[in-house]
Order: sequence, then structure tokens, then C-alpha cells
Amino acid sequence: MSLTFATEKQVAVAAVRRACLLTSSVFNKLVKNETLTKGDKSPVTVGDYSAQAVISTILQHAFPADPIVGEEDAADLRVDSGANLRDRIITLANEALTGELELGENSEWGIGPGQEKTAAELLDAIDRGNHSGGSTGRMWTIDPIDGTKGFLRGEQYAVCLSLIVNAQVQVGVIGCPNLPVNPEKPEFGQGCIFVAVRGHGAEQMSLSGAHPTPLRIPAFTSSTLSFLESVEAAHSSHSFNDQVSSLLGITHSPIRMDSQAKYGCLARGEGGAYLRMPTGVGYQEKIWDHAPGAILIEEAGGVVSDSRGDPLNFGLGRTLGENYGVVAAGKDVHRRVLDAVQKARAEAKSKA
Ligand SMILES: Nc1ncnc2c1ncn2[C@@H]1O[C@H](COP(=O)(O)O)[C@@H](O)[C@H]1OP(=O)(O)O
Ligand SMILES: [Mg+2]
Ligand SMILES: [Mg+2]
Ligand SMILES: [Mg+2]
Repeated sequence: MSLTFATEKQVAVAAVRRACLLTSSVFNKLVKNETLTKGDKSPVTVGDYSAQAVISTILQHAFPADPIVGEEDAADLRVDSGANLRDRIITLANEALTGELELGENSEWGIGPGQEKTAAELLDAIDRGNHSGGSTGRMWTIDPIDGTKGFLRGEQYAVCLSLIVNAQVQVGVIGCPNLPVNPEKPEFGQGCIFVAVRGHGAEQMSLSGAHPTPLRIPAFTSSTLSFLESVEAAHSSHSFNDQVSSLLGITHSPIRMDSQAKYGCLARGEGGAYLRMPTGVGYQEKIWDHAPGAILIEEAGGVVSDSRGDPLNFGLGRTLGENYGVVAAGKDVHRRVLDAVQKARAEAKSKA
């Protein structure tokens, strides 16, 4: 039997839960000058920075020897022009860290009343996410807000955490504060956490950690399938997905959603396939954008690969290397989508 990673799972769920409470409360108070534009033109908010500070602080207390591959770094907060943002981030992170202990949480993880951290400690916590990745040993990945553009629109986003050991994802946690608990029962409200442990299945629970429900991807036919895809056309090719849809005889429109919430929805039986093909050359997918989602799908009985059918390689560094896209689905649908992807690529080549 594979390791249960029981403590890692408990710590990861607690960290993601606290970060989700932070990001959802920050959204309602977000003001214009609390968002920066990074070197690659993508947005980053006080929510991204403070959520990474919270998760990294908790990991550092619980697993001090484990390196972290995190999306954000504190460079822009350490300069004079970042002072206002920095103060706000320190306040938000400390609010989230010092909230009352919930069932399953432990004060040794640096959380609970009286556990305020200094500005220096929290900036260092953000910067602990600078690990370069690689194929050996334990490491955590943090995407404090995945789908920042969705977050800013008030739509879907996800707080994402994974544990990778020797290039294999072992634990994945995805918190989706804006996602309906059950799309067919709006009265159940919104806010879910998806959790997977290698060899021990995938589950969905409420943001409070209640009602854990095992997840299994059901079977789909062409008439019940619809692709899950990015809202942002720059992140994955919508037109290529349309072509693959036609080849498969899919009649439903795609479901557009930001972030790894797509993996969560796929794992619980929505859509039936997630297809993410590059829109151009040059962009390399980041490991924190796929590691938690990949284990969630595999533990829900599905398959995740690139468009050649090869598994995603989480041992290459901070990225997945050359971008061959991502295909995720239940086993049978995965095979059919891969075949159609290859056919669509061949058609595109013959027209070129
Ligand atoms: N050109 C690109 N191709 C694919 N993904 C991208 C690209 N640019 C940014 N991303 C990343 O896509 C993720 C969101 O995916 P989705 O569109 O499915 O919600 C984000 O992590 C975002 O990174 P970043 O966090 O740097 O903005
Ligand atoms: Mg991301
Ligand atoms: Mg992010
Ligand atoms: Mg980002």
C-alpha cells in the first residue's frame, strides 16, 4: 500500500483553507492600486502575495526541510515603491495566520491566535518559493491564486498546492472559493476544496473541510461531452478545441472557466475532457499550474498527458519544458481525444 501522507494532507488542506478565506475576503475589499503587473504582463494582487506568504509560513513550520516552488516572489515588495502594498500584505497574511484553530489544525504549524509574524518573516516566506525544482527529493508547489484574471473578474480561480516526491505528485489540494458545491443544487452555495493523495483517491469537501465526498470520473459519449477550456484565448487555443470537437462529433459548447477549477470540475464529472493546446511558441507551462490538477484527475480514475500521449514531467524544473499541451479526461475519452488531436494536427500541417 502506498504512503498515506496523512500529515501532509492535513497541513495542505489547512493551508489552502486559510488562504481561500483570505482571498475571498480580499476580493470584496480590493482597490485599484492593489494590483501590479509582472514582467510577463500578467497581473498579481495583494491576494496572490499574502496567500503565498500564508501557505509558505505554514509549510515552513510543519516541514522545515522541504523546498518550495512558488509562483510569486517578494522583489517588488522590498523596494520603497512597494511599501503600501507590503503593509497591506503583512496585515492580510497575519489575519489569516492568527485565526482561531479549527478541527484538525495544530498550533505547531505557526497558526492560531498570537502567532503574528514580522514583515521580514513574511517576505522571506514568500521568497522561500524560489526553489528551482528538479527530479529528486521532496518539494511543494504553490500557486497562491491560479487564474488571477478570473479572480479579478469575480469568476473562477483556485488556490493550489502540491507535494512532489522524486518528480511524482503525491498530494494535491485545489481550493475553489467561487465554485458551486453542486452545480445542480445552487442552494448548497459555493466554495470547495479538492484533495487527492496518490493511491488513496480523490475527494471534494466544503471550504470548512466538511462533507468529504469521493470523486470518480463517469463515462461520456460524444453527445454528452463538452470540453473544459480557458476563458483566456491567449492561454489555450479555442479554435483548435473547436476543430477537435467537430472531429469527435461533440455538439455541446465548451465550458469556459479560469484556473485549475477545470480539473476539479472534470474530476467530479463535469464536461468530460480538458484540452489545453498552446497558442504559439515560447510559453512553457509551470509545474504549479498542473501538478495538483494532474493527481486529482489520476486519482479520480482519469488520465493526464501532453498531446503526444506522454505523461507530464514534473521533474524538469519550474516548468514542464517544451509545450505540447495538456489533455485530461477519463481513460476512454482520453484515448479518443488524443486520436482526434493528432488528426487535427495532421490536417493543420497538410493545409500549411
Ligand atoms: N501564454 C500562455 N499560455 C498558457 N498559459 C498561460 C499563458 N500565459 C499565462 N498562462 C497561465 O495560465 C494560467 C491560467 O490558466 P487558465 O487560462 O486556464 O485559467 C495561469 O497560471 C497563467 O499564468 P499567470 O499566473 O502567470 O497569469
Ligand atoms: Mg497559475
Ligand atoms: Mg497564480
Ligand atoms: Mg499569475
